[in-house]
Amino acid sequence: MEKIIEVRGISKAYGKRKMKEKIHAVRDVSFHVNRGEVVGLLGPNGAGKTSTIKMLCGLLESDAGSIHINGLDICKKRLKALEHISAVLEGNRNLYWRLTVRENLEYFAGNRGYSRKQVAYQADKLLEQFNLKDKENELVNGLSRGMQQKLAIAVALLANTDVILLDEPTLGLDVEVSYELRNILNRIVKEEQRTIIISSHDMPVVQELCDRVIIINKGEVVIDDRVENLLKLFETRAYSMKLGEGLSVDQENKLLSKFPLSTYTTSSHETIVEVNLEHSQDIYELFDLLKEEGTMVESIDRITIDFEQVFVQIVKGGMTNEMAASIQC
Ligand SMILES: Nc1ncnc2c1ncn2[C@@H]1O[C@H](COP(=O)(O)OP(=O)(O)OP(=O)(O)O)[C@@H](O)[C@H]1O
Repeated sequence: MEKIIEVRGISKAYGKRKMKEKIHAVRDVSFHVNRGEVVGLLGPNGAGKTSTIKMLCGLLESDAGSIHINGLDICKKRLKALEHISAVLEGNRNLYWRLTVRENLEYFAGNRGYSRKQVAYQADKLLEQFNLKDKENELVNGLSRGMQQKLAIAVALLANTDVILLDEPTLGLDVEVSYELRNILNRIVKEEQRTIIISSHDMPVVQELCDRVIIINKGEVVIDDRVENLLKLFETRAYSMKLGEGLSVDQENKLLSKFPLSTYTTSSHETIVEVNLEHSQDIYELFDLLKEEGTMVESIDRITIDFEQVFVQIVKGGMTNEMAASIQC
């Protein structure tokens, strides 16, 4: 597979005003993106995603390491390398706010050197794809945030670069527009084989669109794996058990300290324990813990897990690529 982006050991530290120590936002991060892949760049707040994205699109210089885009070193051949990447960053700075929707599309299509007929064709196609036809003559200035975001992504697609970088594409959008945008992107991903890097906290977007995710925590890559592998991995280790009776306080404490990713809920009619085990065989330890006081397990089911739960478990549970690989073996 052709590596269109190759990031090797990049780091970034920021100086803190009046303080000697630095904030190490990104530490020795390496990853690659293959042509045609849709990769999610995820992490909790302050993990180092924005810094990484800014380094990828040349807005920030790394302190160490290298970034190659389409084989071109972003430090040595900056302008040539950046021709291969277009980015939609927060604030949609890639749009002309005093032009209409159609004028923006036609302007950027014109910049690509298309003929007048092709410009009109491209604009029509994108207006249709992004459901913007009825807004074509409105100024960008007056559009809702959702409409502006759709147009910004349409303009980025128009540039036809090898890689498109979408930073939080659904941030601040209402549920309906976010859903619509997710569907539009999904269609484009399926039909056009684009290489896209998406940074997002919107887990349904990640689960639906991304082939692979790179999770960054405290400036370091903790997981780099296919979405389907991670879902499978966590699904085989997540169980819901219905117990015959409530646990004693002592047993409950033992359960929560031994299996920190579990939840225990009890009511007058049922007691449920949900666990996510580090290794599938840990289930025997759980049975022993319950057996100690003669607690009956009435039923046990595997939990269907979504990517949001996977993400929380990885970040909170401190899982790394090595741990994931050892479980998968
Ligand atoms: N210009 C800056 N000066 C000083 N510290 C910074 C600067 N930019 C980022 N940081 C710090 O670097 C760390 C990583 O920040 P970054 O914005 O890259 O993370 P992030 O994963 O994008 O977070 P979020 O999801 O909240 O946007 C944080 O501790 C942040 O406070």
